[in-house]
Amino acid sequence: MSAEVLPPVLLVGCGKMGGALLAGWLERGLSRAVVVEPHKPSTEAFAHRVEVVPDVHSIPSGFVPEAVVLATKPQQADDALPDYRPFARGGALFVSIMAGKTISRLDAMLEGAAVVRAMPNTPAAIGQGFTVACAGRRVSSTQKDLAHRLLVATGEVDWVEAESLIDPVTAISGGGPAYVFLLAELLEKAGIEQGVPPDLARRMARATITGSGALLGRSAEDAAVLRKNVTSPKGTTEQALAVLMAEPAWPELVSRAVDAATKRSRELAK
Ligand SMILES: NC(=O)C1=CN([C@@H]2O[C@H](COP(=O)(O)OP(=O)(O)OC[C@H]3O[C@@H](n4cnc5c(N)ncnc54)[C@H](OP(=O)(O)O)[C@@H]3O)[C@@H](O)[C@H]2O)C=CC1
Ligand SMILES: O=C(O)[C@@H]1CCC=N1
Repeated sequence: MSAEVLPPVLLVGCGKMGGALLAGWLERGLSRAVVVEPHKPSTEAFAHRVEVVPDVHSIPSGFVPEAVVLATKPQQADDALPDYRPFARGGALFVSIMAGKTISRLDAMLEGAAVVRAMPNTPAAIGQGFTVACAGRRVSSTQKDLAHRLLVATGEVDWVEAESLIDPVTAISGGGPAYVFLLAELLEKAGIEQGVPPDLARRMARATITGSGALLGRSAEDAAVLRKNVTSPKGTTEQALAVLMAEPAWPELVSRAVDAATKRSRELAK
């Protein structure tokens, strides 16, 4: 645990991503957290470590969070957010991780609030997240520092000035873990199709992804060089990559996939 204990936080929505952030914060050391989450099973992993309430009206009256983290689904925001206006009036910083929801929209829903829009990813749960954040015009430098401390407790953080960049960020680092996990699923399935025993296929696929990720993380080489290091001339990988890199395979499909997710992030703003 770090020497720095994080300040009181109100987490609104403790599903997959809110839960991942909370796990990261608890690992780091959190002074007090109140979690608003109507779906009780989502918070069972945190029982006895944080105070969980089912709705905004059940938040303990003396609780004064320095930051309110909005982690409901974007489609739930319109109904949920007006109830949080008193916290905005009280000067709390709002950190939204909701895909698509713009700072101006959140500011309007909260009738004036200091809003940081951030896009984390689920490796935050083990302190290996990657977050890109953008601060709204009402955010003071002290509040930006607070947002940074909360987000950096779960991994790396980058700040951007242009909020429009959060849409492609959502498509790449926000959703990226899903693409990697899909690859793990597909490698496991392909192994089984080739007659590899299921347990071995599963371990092989997982270890290949985690080992490659760790190598990429530690290496100064470009990903392309690490790929070429695996690809022996006239060997086996060359055959597989010829399939994966043929048009319209990975090079086109990954760009199309990221484009589709970026467009959806922009649509969610509405
Ligand atoms: N999953 C990810 O990898 C990432 C998600 N995000 C963003 O994080 C947000 C949450 O996503 P995710 O965790 O996947 O979604 P989940 O559905 O897993 O989590 C949202 C949680 O909020 C609860 N909830 C619904 N209404 C309220 C309310 N009024 N007050 C408090 N809690 C409420 C939901 O309960 P119920 O299920 O009963 O509705 C649910 O448990 C989204 O906006 C998403 O865009 C950002 C980055 C990555
Ligand atoms: O799928 C989603 O909309 C969210 C945002 C990024 C990852 N999950």
